[in-house]
Amino acid sequence: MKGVLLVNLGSPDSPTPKDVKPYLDEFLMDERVIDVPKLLRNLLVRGIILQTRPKKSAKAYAKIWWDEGSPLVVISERFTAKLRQHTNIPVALGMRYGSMSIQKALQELTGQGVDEVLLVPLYPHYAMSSYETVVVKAMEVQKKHFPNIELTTLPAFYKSPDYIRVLSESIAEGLKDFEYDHILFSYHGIPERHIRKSDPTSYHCKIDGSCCSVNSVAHHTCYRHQVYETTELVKAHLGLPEGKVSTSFQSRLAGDPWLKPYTDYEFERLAKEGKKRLAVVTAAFVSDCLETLEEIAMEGKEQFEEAGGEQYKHIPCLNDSDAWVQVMANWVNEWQQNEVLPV
Ligand SMILES: C=CC1=C(C)c2cc3[nH]c(cc4nc(cc5[nH]c(cc1n2)c(C)c5CCC(=O)O)C(CCC(=O)O)=C4C)c(C)c3C=C
Ligand SMILES: [Fe+2]
Ligand SMILES: [Fe+2]
Repeated sequence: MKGVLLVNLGSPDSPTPKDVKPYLDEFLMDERVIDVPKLLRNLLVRGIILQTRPKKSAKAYAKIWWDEGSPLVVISERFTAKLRQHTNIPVALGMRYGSMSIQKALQELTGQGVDEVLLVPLYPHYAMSSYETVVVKAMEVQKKHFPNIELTTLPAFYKSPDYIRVLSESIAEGLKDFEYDHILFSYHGIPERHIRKSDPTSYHCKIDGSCCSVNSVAHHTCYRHQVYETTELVKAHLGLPEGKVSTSFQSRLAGDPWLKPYTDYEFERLAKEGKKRLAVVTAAFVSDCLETLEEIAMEGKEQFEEAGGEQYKHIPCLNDSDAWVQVMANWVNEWQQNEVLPV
């Protein structure tokens, strides 16, 4: 019997340093997130980052936490519940990090007789630190604990016409009462090194501004190409004016160079250029989370206004909107009935 495994990133159990620390430990000790040799990773994460970051992150989480829990988890649960109503096969939700593990979710599915699983990493774009780590972890868990199930993975859906349509419609809805001077598409950043590491040709991705628009097999795994493509497709779908739309990258950690331009610098630049009314789209995420609700909706607003901006609007992610659930349900039903992955 077929079933669906949705996987998102995961959150700590509560917004306290006690719960944030083990969550960050699991997250940052992932070799696809901090990709340095294990000994160095141990030193960097446990010896340096985890000494101060849990307290700082817990404070940020406390600002956005809901009565029911972490927004990312609650929204993912609502999405899962709605998807169940639109499909006639079992659907389970797991998280890459934290207590809602992939193993528990697969247990839930196999307990209902499932032996053919569609794995859906809840990320539109491919990055080794998001999509790839979910796939690798799910395969490890499958091999070790569920050797009799078959896993099929939904590809990154960053340019799927269905996805672009619902994303565009939700952006149009968000812009309805907002006269903007500029729309910034702010995506989660990654270290530039990860782009080169994920390039199967080993020479295509030069991060020089042009490689991402020259057709290449490297684009299957190039996060930078994929996010720019999402921006361009939404721009075309909505007929957004040239010159009023740009792309940037948020949430970097100190250390190596990350993808540029950096979102916080862009807030300042745009305000100084006289863009008074700014809308921000966070399309690297399908559900709102710490990085959208705190970093963009709260901190970003302050940064933009401090630099001279006047009106600021964060456009919510797709979350559990009916239109987005329907798109996912169509993909699932296509796979269930016709063995076709429409993405
Ligand atoms: C879009 C997908 C994501 C990519 C790619 C990604 C890369 C990446 N992230 C970190 C470090 C942190 N990210 C944190 C939070 C966080 N990251 C994503 C998504 C991607 N990360 C989400 C959805 C969230 C929010 C989770 C939530 O509970 O709401 C955090 C934790 C918070 C903090 O302390 O800032 C860290 C740390 C790295 C290093 C990285 C690529 C190398
Ligand atoms: Fe992140
Ligand atoms: Fe590229």
